[in-house]
Amino acid sequence: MTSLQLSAKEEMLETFLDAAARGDLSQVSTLLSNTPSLINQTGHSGWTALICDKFSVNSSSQTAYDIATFWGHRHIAGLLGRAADGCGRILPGADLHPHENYFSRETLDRQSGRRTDKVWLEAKQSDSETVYLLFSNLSPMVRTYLFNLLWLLLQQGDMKLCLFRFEEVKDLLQKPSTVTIFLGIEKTKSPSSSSSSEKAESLSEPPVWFAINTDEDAAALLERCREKNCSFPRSPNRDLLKLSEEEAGVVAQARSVLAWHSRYSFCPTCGGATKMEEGGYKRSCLNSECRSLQGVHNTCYPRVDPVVIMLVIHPDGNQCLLGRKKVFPVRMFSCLAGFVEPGETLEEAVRRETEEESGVTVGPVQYVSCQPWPMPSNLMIGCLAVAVSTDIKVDEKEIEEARWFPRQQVIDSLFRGDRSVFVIPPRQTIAHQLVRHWICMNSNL
Ligand SMILES: NC(=O)C1=CN([C@@H]2O[C@H](COP(=O)(O)OP(=O)(O)OC[C@H]3O[C@@H](n4cnc5c(N)ncnc54)[C@H](OP(=O)(O)O)[C@@H]3O)[C@@H](O)[C@H]2O)C=CC1
Ligand SMILES: [Mg+2]
Ligand SMILES: [Mg+2]
Ligand SMILES: [Mg+2]
Ligand SMILES: [Zn+2]
Repeated sequence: MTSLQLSAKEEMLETFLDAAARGDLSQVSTLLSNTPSLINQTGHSGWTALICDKFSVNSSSQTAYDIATFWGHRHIAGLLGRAADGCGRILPGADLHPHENYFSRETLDRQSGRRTDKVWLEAKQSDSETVYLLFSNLSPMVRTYLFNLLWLLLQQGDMKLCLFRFEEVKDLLQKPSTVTIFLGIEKTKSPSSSSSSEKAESLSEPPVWFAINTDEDAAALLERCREKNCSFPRSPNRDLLKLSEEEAGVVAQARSVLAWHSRYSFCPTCGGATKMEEGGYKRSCLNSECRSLQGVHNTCYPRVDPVVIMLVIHPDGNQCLLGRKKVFPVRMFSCLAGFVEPGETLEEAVRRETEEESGVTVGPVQYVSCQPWPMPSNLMIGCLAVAVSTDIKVDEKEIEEARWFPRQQVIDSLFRGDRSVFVIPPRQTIAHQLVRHWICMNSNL
């Protein structure tokens, strides 16, 4: 193919993209009927004219559905969301492209059925392919790509987990104080995307992952690593947000389970000694008379603490309620949040916590998405809620200030960063994603 032919083709594609962008239906139809392949071709900007493949993504990893939702084209989002495979018929109105929050990606297949297979677990622990994550004081060993001086400026993806093999940690595994948990096995790639050598490799089982928490001296542990610039981050709330999405998902699982073991060494029912079982997913009391061994023994399993987090919208639809705690960085405001109490629905928890913290009364509540938050084992349940009263009276024990913010100020804080009236939490938090969800819901920009 000559360069002349290539540029003629490119020119036709750009003409086609331009016609689509201008909404020139007649030119789009003419060009398409002559050259149907134009429909999924990408121009210089990385965009196609019409995304006909529902799962194609642009350079920002957005599908056509995401883009339609962002720009408020509800009818188009509705059409794209209607699944050809019939899911839309079974769950009408269901969001078939749920938003994925940070800490939510399932990189490993948890293989819960394998947790009771002691022989398999033991064999995998000493397998040379097995991967170990090393935690000290519930913090994973990580490597950073930049010098320590820039630590605070690190962005998501600038930090990577240090991975170990059995030979490098086998002495730690022998120590009684070390807690070792089974995380799962690496998910296999889909057969269509693998090369023939990859297919041959996939015949053997993919690597199994474990995590260990040890009380060994942290400095001595760091010396075990062949890599440079390794450390155990000190502030999980801030530093664990610098991992990739894949690694954050693994850390969410590992850290919550390890935190549970470090806090539940003894039986909560009788105070007796317990033993770890099922690859770290159960602790059973060694006292055979203990009540915790009868009926539903929910003291034996790792905790998940539900927390509602809500973006409360003003009755005028154009302002939202955000609050700040004393410990927040300067000018930062976030969604209100609170632990769900026993015997309470999510909706009631949203109403109670909003009322307690801000004095605002809430009516309708709608679930949006959730986020595992491994500090130590919360499940953040993100909701939108509509206020029915607007006077603010903060609970000064928990909240320093709460305010109604107009939509435009919220948009500025999302897109203009430091130049805005206030700062919202980083995009790895569900608080940020709820705010963004509200702005995108009916932007009609
Ligand atoms: N990912 C995100 O975007 C966000 C995450 N969060 C997380 O959500 C969590 C809860 O939010 P927060 O506003 O503090 O909650 P609450 O409004 O319920 O208040 C926190 C208080 O509740 C008490 N408490 C602690 N643990 C529990 C528990 N397991 N069950 C019931 N009450 C408890 C403590 O009181 P006392 O100290 O008196 O015992 C604590 O000070 C925090 O851990 C925070 O990190 C919060 C906002 C955003
Ligand atoms: Mg709260
Ligand atoms: Mg509260
Ligand atoms: Mg509370
Ligand atoms: Zn007991």
